[in-house]
Amino acid sequence: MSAQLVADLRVADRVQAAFTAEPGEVLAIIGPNGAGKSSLLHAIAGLVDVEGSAHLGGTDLLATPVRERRVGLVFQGQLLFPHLTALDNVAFGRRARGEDRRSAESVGREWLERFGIAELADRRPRELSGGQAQRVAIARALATDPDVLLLDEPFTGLDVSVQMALRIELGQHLRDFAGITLLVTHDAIDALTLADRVLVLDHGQVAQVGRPAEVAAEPRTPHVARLVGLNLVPDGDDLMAFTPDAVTVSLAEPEGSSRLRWKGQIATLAPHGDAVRLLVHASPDLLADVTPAAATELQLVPGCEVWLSAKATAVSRYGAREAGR
Ligand SMILES: Nc1ncnc2c1ncn2[C@@H]1O[C@H](COP(=O)(O)OP(=O)(O)OP(=O)(O)O)[C@@H](O)[C@H]1O
Repeated sequence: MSAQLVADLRVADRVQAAFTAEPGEVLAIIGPNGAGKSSLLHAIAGLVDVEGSAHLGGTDLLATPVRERRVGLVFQGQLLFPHLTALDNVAFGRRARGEDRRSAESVGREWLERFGIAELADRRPRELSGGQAQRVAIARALATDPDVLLLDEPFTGLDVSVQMALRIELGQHLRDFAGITLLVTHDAIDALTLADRVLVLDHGQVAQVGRPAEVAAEPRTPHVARLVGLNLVPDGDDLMAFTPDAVTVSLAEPEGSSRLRWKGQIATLAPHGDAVRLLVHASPDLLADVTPAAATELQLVPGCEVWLSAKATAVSRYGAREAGR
């Protein structure tokens, strides 16, 4: 059975979020650290006390005993059962539901094959690489044929190249998955490539919901703006958006009358294509791209006080109170 999820959840004073998700849909949940993303998934899985409501079609999810919820979990740093082989791990959920061994193992083998790791069936988790273990963990969740698949930072801790390969594979599996996927991620690439819609959580509340391209084009929170590489500055009822390469960095206060200038302290410097990208703690935090030559000449290092300015012509404005809130 696949059905729409209609949820209005309250987790202590950490989360108060109402949202819906459609069968077959991947809903990415993004937001800063501590926004309540994991708490939201834990609430659906029944791992924390929750008030409110969550219905999957005609089923009252919160009234369903946790063991009977058709929910698949892949959590950050989640361990496989160490004493079970990869195959037994993947077959575990079906066995726990009372399915006979042969049938559960046959489904388990199919899932290992789909993830290209059939030859690892007899290995124990300690004999698997991080990427292989994560494939087993995702296969284990999908093998139970869940109505809702909960993925919390499924690529965290893996090498970048492994992340990339796994992201592509997961995308293929999610396309065929008839249930709902809720994907918590810190990575804009995940949200942009895997999700049908993005839900932005901020201080436990839903700040924005939309298709990835809409959210990227008109982010409503500075966190999301930075995630997609934009600067976002509130200006009355408007939001001003501009790209990091439209920002000029100087050590002295820029001359002229432009209001578009901010003083701040460099938090980080990182290579970004041909440029060096600075994250500057200002009000609000801003991104600026400079050439490596300029970074050297200005002796830019973390902690350095700088002035940032942007040309008015490089700034686009949109209303903060439009739909999408
Ligand atoms: N079991 C708990 N009891 C009390 N407070 C908690 C519990 N779990 C998390 N918190 C707090 O609730 C807030 C939300 O945490 P949560 O882990 O849901 O956020 P998150 O958005 O997933 O963060 P991150 O991206 O850092 O994983 C945080 O301030 C956290 O410290």
